[in-house]
Amino acid sequence: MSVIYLDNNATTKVDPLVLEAMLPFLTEYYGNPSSMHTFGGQVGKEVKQAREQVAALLGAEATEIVFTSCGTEGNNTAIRSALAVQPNKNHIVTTEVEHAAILSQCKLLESQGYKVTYLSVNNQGQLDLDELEASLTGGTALVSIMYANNETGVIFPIEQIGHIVKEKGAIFHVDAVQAAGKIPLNMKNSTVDLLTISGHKLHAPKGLGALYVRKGVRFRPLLVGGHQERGRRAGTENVPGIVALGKASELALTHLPEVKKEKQLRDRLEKGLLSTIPNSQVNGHLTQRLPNTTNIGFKYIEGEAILLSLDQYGICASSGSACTSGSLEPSHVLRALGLPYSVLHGSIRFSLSRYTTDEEIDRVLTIMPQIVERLRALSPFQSDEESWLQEQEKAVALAKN
Ligand SMILES: Cc1ncc(COP(=O)(O)O)c(C=O)c1O
Ligand code: FES
Repeated sequence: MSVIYLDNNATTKVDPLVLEAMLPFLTEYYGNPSSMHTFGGQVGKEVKQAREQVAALLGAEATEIVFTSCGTEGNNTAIRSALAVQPNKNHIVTTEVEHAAILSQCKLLESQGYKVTYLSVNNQGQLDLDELEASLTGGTALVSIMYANNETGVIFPIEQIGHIVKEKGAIFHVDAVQAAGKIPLNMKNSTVDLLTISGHKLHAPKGLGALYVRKGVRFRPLLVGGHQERGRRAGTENVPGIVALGKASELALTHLPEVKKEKQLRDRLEKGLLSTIPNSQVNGHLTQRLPNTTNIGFKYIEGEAILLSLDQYGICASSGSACTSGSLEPSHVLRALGLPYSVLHGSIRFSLSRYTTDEEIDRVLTIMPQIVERLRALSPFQSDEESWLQEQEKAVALAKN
């Protein structure tokens, strides 16, 4: 059975050109880029080129790029660095809808005495900039806000936010893991100080990332040791990975104009599902959104049941809920939007890529209404919100005991 992969916000297929670019560095060119000899030096040149390719994607300078092992490392480094260079400040501002790579670090910092403000979002997943402004104090070391949300695709107005942050003199970090390659980014004349990207969301392999560090912004490395990355990230460089990230960034830039096609497919999928499936709704703002993502709530059924049914047809999507990990709590992002429980539990994210085809969308449009109809027929509640809720609450209470 062929797979229809609509889970590209989770991870992406490696572009064959990326694989081709990295392979020689896993075989014959195994030198250490820091070595004095020509054999190592030629590898160093490729690392330099990759740095320029990543910089081009971000509209940055090559010297502002630090290679990391993943988006999580970039995010952790940014937060820890901003605190380390401002030891007299102990406040962080972030949002309720960040990725765990930010939220878990913030929770840890709270347990170590730091103060964290988690900004709320409205029912379309948008921030209130007045709330942001009111949260900032002279003691705010860092504001860390994602460019675009991984679950809903909602995009935050980063430059507007940045102007507010800069007025208060805090460091501004942006998790752009989901934005890079999907919308244009330009760090030149930007208010962003630090920005994270991750390779595996960009058609490069997993376990690669980069942190943009604006020239002049004070920085403290997370990993200390050798002098690699000009002292900003110790550890012998993952040369094949860095070359892959460089190539993937170059390709992402050339494919950016084609994102329009992905958006058309996404819109067709969304409109088709909403028009054929009653009691369904899009979660998150309709236009301030990544072109490849749609998160749809199908009321009165379980997201996991939909995913399992889709899986039988080889269709990969995801739900934000953590049911599979033994918790019945639905996604923290959708909860932050204040959606009713009947929507929260039946929400599915479809995320497309440049490899998504018209035929694949047609197939999902044929299959999804059948799945939802079948599951709803099995559900004793169908459109009875009250009893459905009671049943859910019982299940949650049972799971907690
Ligand atoms: C918004 C966001 N930030 C950070 C990450 C973490 O990136 P990585 O998997 O490379 O550590 C992800 C990946 O799911 C993400 O979606
Ligand atoms: S989606 Fe599984 S309990 Fe709600």
